[in-house]
Amino acid sequence: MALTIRTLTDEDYPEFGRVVEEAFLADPDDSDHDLERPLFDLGRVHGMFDGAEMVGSAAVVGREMTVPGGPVPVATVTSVGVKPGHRRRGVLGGLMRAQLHGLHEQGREAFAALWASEATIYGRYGYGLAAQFSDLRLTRGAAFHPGVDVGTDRVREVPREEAMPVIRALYDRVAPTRTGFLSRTDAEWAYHLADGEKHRGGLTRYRYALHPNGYAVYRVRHARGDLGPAHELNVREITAADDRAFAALYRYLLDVDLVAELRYFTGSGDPVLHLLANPRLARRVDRDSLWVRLVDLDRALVQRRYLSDVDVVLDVTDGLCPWNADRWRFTVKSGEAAVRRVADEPDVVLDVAALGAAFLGGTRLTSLAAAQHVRERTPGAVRALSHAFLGDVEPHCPEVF
Ligand SMILES: CC(=O)SCCNC(=O)CCNC(=O)[C@H](O)C(C)(C)COP(=O)(O)OP(=O)(O)OC[C@H]1O[C@@H](n2cnc3c(N)ncnc32)[C@H](O)[C@@H]1OP(=O)(O)O
Repeated sequence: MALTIRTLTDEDYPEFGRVVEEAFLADPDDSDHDLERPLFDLGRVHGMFDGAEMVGSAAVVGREMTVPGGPVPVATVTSVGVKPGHRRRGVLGGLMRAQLHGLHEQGREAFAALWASEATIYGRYGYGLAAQFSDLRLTRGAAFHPGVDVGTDRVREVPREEAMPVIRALYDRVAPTRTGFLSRTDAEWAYHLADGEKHRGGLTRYRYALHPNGYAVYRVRHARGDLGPAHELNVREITAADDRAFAALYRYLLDVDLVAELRYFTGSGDPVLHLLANPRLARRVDRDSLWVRLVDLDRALVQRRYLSDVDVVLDVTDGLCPWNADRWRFTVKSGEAAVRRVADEPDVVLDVAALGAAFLGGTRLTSLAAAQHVRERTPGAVRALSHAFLGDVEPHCPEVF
């Protein structure tokens, strides 16, 4: 039976759910229907069908992501899955092609971003590794360096109903200034901070710690050691509008009684390392977080700001989106980029995935050149380009979508 592909309708939702469950080896469970259903516009979800049976899916959810310079529309890609028994015969390849071509035709979001379940999947579709997260563990009581000012404002814990309006207002204030942060609708907040028993994984309910200029949300995993309680304080999110609030919130969390260790899936560039008197007390394991794909490179590259002036010709390859595969003159003046097709000799040869990797300002093009993803034709061109792309902060997306 030939495979066919189409975007879904509301009636397809239950089957879409089943495809995703089967793909992720989860048992059937629609208890989160009310949390998950509002996240999707089915017209932006592709399904692959074998006859009448849906065997694969890939969804786009339109949001805003902060890039160097501010928030811009992004196609967040999620719920990608192919049923076991239908794999390795091109279903995902077909879905990725249809999704990217659809995004190009719609002309809304100029780039796409995703978290990959396995890091080997998306490079072939032009996604580049743009950000990393740290699985960070900090010892309770870890001291700060002597110059740290935590201010005099108290951190207090309040019930969820009281906390939510405050943390939403703080998040909305901070997110546009933090590369990698996403806009959040009511439905996205509800999903992100879902706190039913099945979401807790054996930990406590969320606790909400508020500071006038920031907040922290955490759970506790109970444990006992030789000396008594040795709980793990599991941070969901620390968001601070200024440096004192950031230090005060970390100080608060590091000093919670009965806790042995703080654990936080945070950005790989989390500045907490530099707050510590002994940075070795921060034990970290880094892994890929955001993968970024430029849908229309000329529209995407002008949406962010750059660190330094540059004028180079890029020879870009793109196996999936032929409209990107061309020579482009990329010019930055005073932070703003201009991009146009040219026939000139290239200074730098690279795949669209390398531009996606560098897009948020966290992955250096010089590193990609050292790893042979980028080739230099004009001496010095990669260094100049790499510098222009650098961001002020390491990109970090505080939620897996
Ligand atoms: C954003 C997100 O939602 S991430 C979640 C992704 N989904 C999952 O991990 C759920 C479990 N896995 C699956 O559902 C499937 O294995 C998928 C979606 C990853 C791949 O689907 P398939 O239809 O088997 O992929 P398809 O046949 O199109 O393979 C395309 C290529 O990718 C390769 N590939 C696919 N999956 C993987 C993988 N997990 N690891 C390594 N290579 C892979 C294939 O070998 C193939 O390579 P080739 O073109 O050189 O032959």
